[in-house]
Amino acid sequence: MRSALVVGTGLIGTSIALALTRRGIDVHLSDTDEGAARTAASLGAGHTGRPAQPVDLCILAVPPARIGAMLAQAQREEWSRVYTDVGSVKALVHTSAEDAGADLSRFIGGHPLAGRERSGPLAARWDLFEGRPWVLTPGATTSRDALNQALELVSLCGAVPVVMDTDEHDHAVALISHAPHLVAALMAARLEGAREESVRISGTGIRDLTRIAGGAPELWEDILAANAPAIAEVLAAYATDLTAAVDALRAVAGPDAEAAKRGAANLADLLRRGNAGQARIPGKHGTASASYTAVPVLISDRPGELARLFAAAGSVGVNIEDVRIDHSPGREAGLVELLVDPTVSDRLAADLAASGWTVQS
Ligand SMILES: NC(=O)c1ccc[n+]([C@@H]2O[C@H](COP(=O)([O-])OP(=O)(O)OC[C@H]3O[C@@H](n4cnc5c(N)ncnc54)[C@H](O)[C@@H]3O)[C@@H](O)[C@H]2O)c1
Ligand SMILES: O=C(O)C(=O)C[C@]1(C(=O)O)C=C[C@@H](O)C=C1
Repeated sequence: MRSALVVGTGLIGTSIALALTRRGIDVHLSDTDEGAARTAASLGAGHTGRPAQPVDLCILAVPPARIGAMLAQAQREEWSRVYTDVGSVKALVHTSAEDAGADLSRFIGGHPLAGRERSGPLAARWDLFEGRPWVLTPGATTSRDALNQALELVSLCGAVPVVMDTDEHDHAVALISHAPHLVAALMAARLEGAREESVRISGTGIRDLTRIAGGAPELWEDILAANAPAIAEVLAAYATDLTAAVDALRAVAGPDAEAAKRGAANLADLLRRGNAGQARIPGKHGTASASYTAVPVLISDRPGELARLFAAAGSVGVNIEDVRIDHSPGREAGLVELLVDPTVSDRLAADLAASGWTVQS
């Protein structure tokens, strides 16, 4: 691939454009919000405006409900040789593109499973997709050119391609992305009218659980509407467990000793199932997250501390597989958990402590 056009220069479009520009691709940027395209260009993501000649690949990074019609228009006006999209739902994109009269042989659906709870070009990061799954949904008529260009895009962004059909994709994301978003929103909604004294002492638990609830409501309304039946199915099963949890808690606190015992056993079972499910979530590069050990280090809230800590780990030859950071505004110290191979965690903890870092046990 030599040239690309990114339409929709928000979080995802600009992140893709930054990754492609770094790899030497000539990237054109287009957005109905000209300010968004100009901001993306000023970040080094490419240059604004549609190309005079068709590019090699056009990436449609606009909200899901707009993709089908936009693909048909883009093909009529010959913006590119082949096209892909990044929409969070796939069946709707394929059917709306077909309805709009698009040529599906020159299109392949795509969805990078990476993102943030912030929108717009200023939230973009060139390494957003590094090591993340990127689903491609070729159809019966998808051309070899479209598939190859999309595979090259995924590779240039450092992501891992996963081929699925549209329905399989939409059922999977209902479980691992869309229903979790609603659960986070519902839990965060409990805080809206809560007493300030309660919200003030929030720790990392509620932050971790509700981070994604900060996502743009307009985008998520679109996503939820486009995948509603599959999401409702996941949430109905969740509601059954939720009712069981409420019943168990009431029984535990009630006067009937036998019912309290059963309630406690039911709660234990729900918690055990939670552990089992959580352990199945892959870590970076698709490896099991449970295969890493966390080394917790206290750092002071000063610019450059994190870089100094990473350099310290690097200087003793330890590869950091992942990192979790407790950002508590206003605190003078933060807790950073370095996730590393279990065989090197004790050595890393000892080496860091010996060079003056506060490592928690
Ligand atoms: N946010 C995430 O975490 C995430 C992750 C993966 C995929 N996606 C998908 O990526 C796509 C973009 O999401 P985002 O988070 O980057 O949103 P965003 O709001 O940050 O950016 C969307 C951009 O599209 C522009 N736009 C809207 N309609 C347009 C049109 N008709 N022509 C040109 N530009 C138009 C908007 O002005 C905006 O700049 C969506 O389809 C979403 O489902 C999002
Ligand atoms: O990390 C986040 O903030 C996200 O919500 C990213 C996330 C996800 O659910 O994993 C959200 C929607 C996208 O379609 C893909 C990725």
